[in-house]
Amino acid sequence: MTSGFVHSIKVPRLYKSAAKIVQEVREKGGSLKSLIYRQKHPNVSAIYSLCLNTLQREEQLDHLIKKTHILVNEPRLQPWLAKILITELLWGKKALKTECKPAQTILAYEQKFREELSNISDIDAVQKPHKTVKKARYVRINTLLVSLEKGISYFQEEGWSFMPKCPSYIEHLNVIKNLKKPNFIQDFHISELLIFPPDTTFHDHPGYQNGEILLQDKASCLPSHLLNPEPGSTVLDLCAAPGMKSSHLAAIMGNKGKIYAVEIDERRYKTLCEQVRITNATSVETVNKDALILNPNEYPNVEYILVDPTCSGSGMLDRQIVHGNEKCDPQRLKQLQAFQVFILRHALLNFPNVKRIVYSTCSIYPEENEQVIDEILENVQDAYKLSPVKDLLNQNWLNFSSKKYNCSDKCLYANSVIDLCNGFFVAVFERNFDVPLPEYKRKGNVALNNREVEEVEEVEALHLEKANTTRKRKKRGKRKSANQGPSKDEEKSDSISILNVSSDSAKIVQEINIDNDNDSSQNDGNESCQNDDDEHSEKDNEVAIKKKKRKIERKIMQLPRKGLRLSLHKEVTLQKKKRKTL
Ligand SMILES: C[S@@+](CC[C@H](N)C(=O)[O-])C[C@H]1O[C@@H](n2cnc3c(N)ncnc32)[C@H](O)[C@@H]1O
Repeated sequence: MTSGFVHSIKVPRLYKSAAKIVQEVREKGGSLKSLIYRQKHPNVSAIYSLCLNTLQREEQLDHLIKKTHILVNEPRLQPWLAKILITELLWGKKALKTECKPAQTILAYEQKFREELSNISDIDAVQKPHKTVKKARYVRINTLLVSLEKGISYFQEEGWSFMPKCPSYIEHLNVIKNLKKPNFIQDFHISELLIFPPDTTFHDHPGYQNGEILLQDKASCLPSHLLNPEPGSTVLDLCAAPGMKSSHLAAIMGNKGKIYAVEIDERRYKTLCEQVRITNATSVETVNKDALILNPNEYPNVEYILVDPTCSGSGMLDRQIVHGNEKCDPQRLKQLQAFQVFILRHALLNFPNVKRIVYSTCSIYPEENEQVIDEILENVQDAYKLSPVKDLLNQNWLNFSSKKYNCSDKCLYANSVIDLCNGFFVAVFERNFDVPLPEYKRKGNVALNNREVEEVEEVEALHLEKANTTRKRKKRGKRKSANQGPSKDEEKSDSISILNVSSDSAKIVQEINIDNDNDSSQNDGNESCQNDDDEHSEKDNEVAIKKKKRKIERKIMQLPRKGLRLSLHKEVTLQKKKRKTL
């Protein structure tokens, strides 16, 4: 007999799907949002809040289950379904309107659950402080479809009460902390943003359905607010889907001017197009391309750029609830950082008329924030300066980047506990037109800066030297034994490529390793006759080459996608060929 109940009344799909999803999140580490979308459940918002609530309450649920012995007494009750049903009963709809057996079992324990709950109500507040953060509900009025005044009055007509604006940011935060239904308030910094008490849902609101209101967290509104493009200007949004910031930019500019919204991913590109359509962001032109291969000549008038690249998402409160304080895999963090540096540098150095660039992430890791900015500051020299965000926000902000980095405290951090929104990072670069842009060579579809090109050239030169020495040695070897052909290793040494990569990314690592092995195995018996100078310079070269190779290989392996690694390889090969023809 299979496990689980045999009963005639089916468990409602919502509960069954939710149980499956939370189980997968916990046991396989799946992403909550992707799992929900994969289930294709008709009521996404209901299933999302039920799953999130369950994951958030897990400690309490485990405690209740243990104390009441429900799973011991009811061995057929599926544990994840039990958690979902208890959540719904105690913190969700506070009722289980189904006759199915698992729900009836949970209902039979309701009294016991409530008794236990009264003893442990503060358990997660004590043990996991991040769980106590109650995110306010942020609603951005889409001023492309409805004026702010009308938007506010619509909510008032629905029974909401509009609170007066606070004189300081700290007072504003105190009001949000204690915000209760039916009150709502305008955001302190972003006028088109309204704030409602936590747990307010607007997913079924007609204004949300028709694009008049957007459920956009404050943190995600800050980048466009700080980029603040003038109406009539040209803007590039390099990582655009799902299009929240593109549509916000269009609203800030009153649909006057042009916003190129670039998105590489085809599926996300479709969402972007839909977002642009529903929000009436007519000034947005969507581009389904890799932002790294955009030809700047095709966008000569760009004055503002938003770089909001893929990141770890470590600042997102929902993610923190699901994954706790679990740190992102260091290897992935490295790859993300390499990509973030790459795309930001591309934006800063390739568009000659750009005045302001905003870089943002929903990450709270310095690896994706301060460290990226510091590396970029080195590259751009004085052609750009960081605008202190504190000044841009009239001293009304509390959290900034760390002073231990070169960017110092000029960038903004949104801290979920203090600012009551998602964790976020924003840096604002202003162009200094008195200083020319550092020369930046674009090759193929990969952009190398001068320093990188020089490094590649140096390594190439060292290799040529090495190959020549080997050739000399081979000749000497040939003279010594005229009938003896070159060894396989010697043949290979002539054609050693510092980046002997093939079309398979796994092979990249493998071949680099093979090359390293070959390098170190070259001092075979044939070389014993070489003079000391040769031996010395050979060894020096060898060490220098290996050092350089490792540095460049590391750089290449940090590139997030195989395509980039391959194009960099192509670039190096091209340079080699050129040198040979010369
Ligand atoms: C953090 S999301 C952007 C969110 C978006 N700015 C918004 O507010 O709705 C990053 C996006 O960048 C896209 N992306 C990543 N690499 C890209 C590239 N090379 N070119 C263009 N888009 C890219 C990802 O597919 C993803 O949709």
